[in-house]
Amino acid sequence: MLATKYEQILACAAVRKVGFKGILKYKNLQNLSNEKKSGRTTASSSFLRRFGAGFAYLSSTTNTANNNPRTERPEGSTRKTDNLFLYESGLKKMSTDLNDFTIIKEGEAEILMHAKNEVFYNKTQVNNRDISIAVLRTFIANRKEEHEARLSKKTKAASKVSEKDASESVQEEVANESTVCDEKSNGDSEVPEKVSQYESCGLSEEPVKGTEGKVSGELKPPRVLEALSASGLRAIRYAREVEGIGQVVALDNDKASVEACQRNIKFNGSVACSKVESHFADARVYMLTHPKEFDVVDLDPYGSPSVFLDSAVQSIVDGGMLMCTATDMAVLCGGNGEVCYSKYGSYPLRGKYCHEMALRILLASIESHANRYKRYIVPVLSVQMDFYVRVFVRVYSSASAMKNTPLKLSYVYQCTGCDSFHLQPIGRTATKNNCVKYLPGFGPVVPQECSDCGKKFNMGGPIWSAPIHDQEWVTSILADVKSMKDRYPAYNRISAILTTISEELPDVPLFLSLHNLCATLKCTSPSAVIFRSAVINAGYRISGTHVNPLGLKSDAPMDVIWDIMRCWVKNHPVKAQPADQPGSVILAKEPVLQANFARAVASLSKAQAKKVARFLPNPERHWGPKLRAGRQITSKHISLLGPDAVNGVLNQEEVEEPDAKRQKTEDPTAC
Ligand SMILES: C[S@@+](CC[C@H](N)C(=O)[O-])C[C@H]1O[C@@H](n2cnc3c(N)ncnc32)[C@H](O)[C@@H]1O
Ligand SMILES: [Zn+2]
Repeated sequence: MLATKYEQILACAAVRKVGFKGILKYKNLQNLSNEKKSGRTTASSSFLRRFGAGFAYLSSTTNTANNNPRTERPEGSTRKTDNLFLYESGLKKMSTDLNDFTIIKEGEAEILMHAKNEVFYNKTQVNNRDISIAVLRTFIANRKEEHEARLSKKTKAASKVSEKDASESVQEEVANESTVCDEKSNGDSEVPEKVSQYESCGLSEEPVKGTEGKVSGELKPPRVLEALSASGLRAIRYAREVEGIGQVVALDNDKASVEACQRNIKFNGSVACSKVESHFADARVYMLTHPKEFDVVDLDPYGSPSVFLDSAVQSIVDGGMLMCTATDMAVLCGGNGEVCYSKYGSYPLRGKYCHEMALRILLASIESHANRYKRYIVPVLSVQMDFYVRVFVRVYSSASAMKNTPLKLSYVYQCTGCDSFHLQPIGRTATKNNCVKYLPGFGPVVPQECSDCGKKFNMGGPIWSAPIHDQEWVTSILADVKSMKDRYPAYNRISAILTTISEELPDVPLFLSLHNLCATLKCTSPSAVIFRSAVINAGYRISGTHVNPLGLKSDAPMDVIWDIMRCWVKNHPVKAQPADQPGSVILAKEPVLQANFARAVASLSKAQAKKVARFLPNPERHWGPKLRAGRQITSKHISLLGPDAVNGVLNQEEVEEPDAKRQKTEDPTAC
């Protein structure tokens, strides 16, 4: 009777929730149940094998008082039910009814998800996890190369020392490091940044002096901190999928999440068990109390990461990497400028480029936190996708290189009438007698009224105006992704994004929207190819941007852009508009430049020419933010998510309980 009932539950759950693979797993559980009934609770059962001996298994054979298989067994209760109970020593009661679990597979990891969504999981973040794995792989490879280069440099230096008088050499080195006007120590931009990064890099390694003055050092596998881990899916994927990775520490300040994470670690077998450890902790406290201990720190919070940045930048080793997500796009994109200022120290603007500005605000904020500890960042990849931004930056210590920070930040003047925007750098340098001086930027870079349309400017920022990607990194990440397609569940999406990023102009912050330019002039739009050709023929560079299929990055100044548009309108006249309209003011001026719209060879990017996918639609409906674990969907979410999305969720039998806060701040339509 019980067996039949249990089988019914298993069959029902398996078909409804987990598909064929899941059925196999449930079958294992069923075997365990049968074993138990027959008195065989041996560790040979696959379930126990997976969960290990830390779990005690409690099951019942009869229960008249409570035979509802979905009823949770109250903690400490000894009443027997038809349910399967799992306990783990040292933890509170863990899962209860197996029927409440779904097995979710992503990459190499499989996690048990409770139907009540006690723990956060959003499958749309597969892109985020995949791209992070790709960056981690490149990080490990580059870190090894850097280590080897450093070793060989040290070896060369050591042999030099043995040739020269040692004391003389030491004096030279000291002099080099302390000369105020020395270009290198002042971080002059002429000096390749990589050199200074490389020299200050102290990746977790143990330099050991060999017996003959040779320097050798063992590079330890990188330690990763997943500071906000929820189910542990990401940490487990890192451990199982990234070759050469060391220990992964997964933290959460939510008990249910830590329990789920520990259960999932065991569920994922020996590699996960040996590499991933899960702790119940406030990530901020943990990071503060583990200074410079992690090669990689991953922040993936609900909404804003701002409260974690200060401690995160302190817990990374020199040359280590911070990976950081922000999903509060409405804040970062100008929906609540003052909130953005309070969280990130920057004012956002509501231009078409707002998603790129969001990336640059986040980078500026991380830099400012790093600077407090004589540290600075070097972005290797910055991505806006789906409903969030994610940045990957390396963190270095150097009081002298830190002086360059004002050169990497700018305010943005955005015209309120037309689409003109101008960057105002915060700092500049002046060189005299080989001596670099750091000075405040010249300003203002714009007059009170826009020289194109006569309207006033809004001022936003400061934003990170230096490159947001390292194109060498992007190339190797993309190559690596392409070389192991099958290992990335979101291969199509992430390879498309990386391809587009690889073609972005690296030194041009923000972008124009051709549609907006035409909307200002109320004219028909030239095709992107024609417009790009005119810019190229005028002697400037132009590229797309990964954040917007219609966005165009160019180093052409705004007056050149408007001259091109004036020439376009001469051949494609517009209806007369009131004279005070920004478009009318712009068109009232004669162009200085005669635009040439003949098709330029480089008017299509390489990927466009080869018809390589650069932007892909979402794979399914409701591909967006997910609500905080443990919250019920109510009618108020309809206004936040839209009726379709809510119905989509409510129609699913396993209700994914949402987080209103996450929704509120993540409205991707905010700009
Ligand atoms: C968006 S979820 C993380 C998702 C996860 N990284 C993934 O890829 O599936 C954010 C998690 O951060 C946890 N959290 C929030 N504040 C925290 C804090 N101060 N310390 C540790 N964990 C925290 C929450 O409990 C939640 O589980
Ligand atoms: Zn203007």
